[in-house]
Amino acid sequence: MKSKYLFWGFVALVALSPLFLPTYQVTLLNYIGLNALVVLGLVLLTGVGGMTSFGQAALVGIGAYTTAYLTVTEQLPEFLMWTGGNPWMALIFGIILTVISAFIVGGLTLKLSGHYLPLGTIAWGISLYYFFSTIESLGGHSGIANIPNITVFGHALDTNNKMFYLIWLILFVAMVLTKNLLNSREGRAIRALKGGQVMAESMGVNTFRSKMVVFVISSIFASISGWLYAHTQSFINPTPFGLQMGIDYLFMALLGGVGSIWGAIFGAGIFTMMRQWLQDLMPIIFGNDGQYETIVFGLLIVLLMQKAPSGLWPMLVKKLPSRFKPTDQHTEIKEPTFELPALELPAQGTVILEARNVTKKFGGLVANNQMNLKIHAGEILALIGPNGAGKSTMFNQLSGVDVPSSGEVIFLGEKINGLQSREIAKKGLSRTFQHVKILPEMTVLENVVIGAHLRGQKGVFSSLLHLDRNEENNLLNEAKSQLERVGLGEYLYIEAGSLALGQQRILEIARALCARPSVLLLDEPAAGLRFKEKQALADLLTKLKAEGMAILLVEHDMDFVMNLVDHIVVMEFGEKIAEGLPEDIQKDKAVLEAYLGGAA
Ligand SMILES: Nc1ncnc2c1ncn2[C@@H]1O[C@H](COP(=O)(O)OP(=O)(O)OP(=O)(O)O)[C@@H](O)[C@H]1O
Repeated sequence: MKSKYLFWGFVALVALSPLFLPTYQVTLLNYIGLNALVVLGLVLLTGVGGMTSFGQAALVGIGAYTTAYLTVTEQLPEFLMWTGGNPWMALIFGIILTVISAFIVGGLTLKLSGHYLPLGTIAWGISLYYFFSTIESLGGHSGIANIPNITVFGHALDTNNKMFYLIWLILFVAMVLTKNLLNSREGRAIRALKGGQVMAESMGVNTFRSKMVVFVISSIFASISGWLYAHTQSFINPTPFGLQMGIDYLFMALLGGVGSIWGAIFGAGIFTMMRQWLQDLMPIIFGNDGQYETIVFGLLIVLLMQKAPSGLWPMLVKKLPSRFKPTDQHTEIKEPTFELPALELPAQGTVILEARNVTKKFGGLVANNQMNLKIHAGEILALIGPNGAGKSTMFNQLSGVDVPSSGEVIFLGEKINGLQSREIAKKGLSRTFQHVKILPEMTVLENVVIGAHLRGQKGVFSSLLHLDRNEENNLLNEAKSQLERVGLGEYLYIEAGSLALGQQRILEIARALCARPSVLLLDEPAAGLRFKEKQALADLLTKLKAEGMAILLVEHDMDFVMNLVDHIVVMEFGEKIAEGLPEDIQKDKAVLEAYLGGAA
């Protein structure tokens, strides 16, 4: 079944439910919708972006308190008069305030990694909670009452049934926007965050910006949920915006399946209903002494998470009869409509990349010592040497993944050491990695199109509103043709993680080629390939060289190297010990001794 039919079927079911459900269940659905909106933000932030946040409840609080303050306070300060006590104006102001807060909080916390990021979110979650409780004009612990109804075209949404439609309408719009974002250039950059930042940055993604985008969007969702909550309840106090609720939102996301949009709705639904049922049921069984519902609830959550560690939604989808499963998970690729921008390749023979006396020290260990090498357009240069010689370190210095301790890296006459790897990628350098860096749960095509990131321009707004169709189609076309070129054309829609390791290396080459680079850095491209695959790879590299690309490769397979490359640099203990044509290197005494152990 087409996913849009599933979506519209669900919309219709939700739209009709107030007609046959009692009011208290509609109220429950309102809370599910409010929670789902926050959890949808967590799907983006945690499930897709890989950033765990315990602080979302505080952002809900910003939306709720802003509207409560602006719509209840009789004498607003001069600079807020324009809001006129109108809930819609308060929504706009709440979003502005949320975006500003997200930039400040995000700027301080998103650079943290590991355990420090969740700890950071706990810190600001607690700070904002105490802020709400201590500010007098926000009502302190007693909160703010008499929050007016929202009016739509002069019609007051003064019942739970009326608020229901606004809550779910906003949730559905947020779902569509989220889906659009995830299937876009910006969305892939966000999804790439989870696979580590080195790869994404090397493909030209500004990972801090991507983190900020996802943080701001998830904050806006939370803030709008707060706005809706305040007008649904007509009363607020700090309790629902504390750390406990921040943890609950995370539970909802994990319970439903933090990686999917539907998981957010499902998790919020199950969590909210389960808690309500237990609150009704437990006192009947155990009486009113003790909070047994909390204990049973905790146990149930732990149990469910053990049974379905990736969430209940993915488990449910697996069990669904096939006619209910979405059949159109992949965007159809149409004929390209325009040529994507590409850098022009420098003339054959031009020195594109040069290392001048590059030294890299790790504490007392000198991994690269006074290294010099040059790579010309239309040339394949191999960097060889025994294990631990410093080849990968050299790669990292050349591509901006690391910064040399001294010396210079020159790209087309310009010094580039110290530049971020995404800046170097912009100049026309693309690379693969010794330990493959792919996103195993994304399709082969989605992985490869990340390589074309810099050749697209459409930003967040175009992505959210799906105004990027043309460019997106052209980017996918580019990825598809590069995959066909490297011989992976039949695997476009399978999960990249299910490819053999050798094929994953080839996928990385296709990804690097999507950037249309002038220099290609390949770290052990032939490792894990069978004889025929190696031959195909050698043919491809020879063709790229003939087109004028400069290729630098690190490789241990000497047959592959000697029959393919134009020039070889040999390293041992971080130093260059020889340089020359393959036939000369094969006879070089120092090389035979050091690299081939003198046996050849
Ligand atoms: N980040 C790091 N911190 C400390 N030492 C490092 C780091 N990266 C590399 N080294 C050390 O630098 C030396 C060179 O390592 P490098 O990985 O560059 O060698 P290589 O020639 O690529 O080896 P291989 O062929 O086995 O991949 C090694 O002794 C390695 O342990």
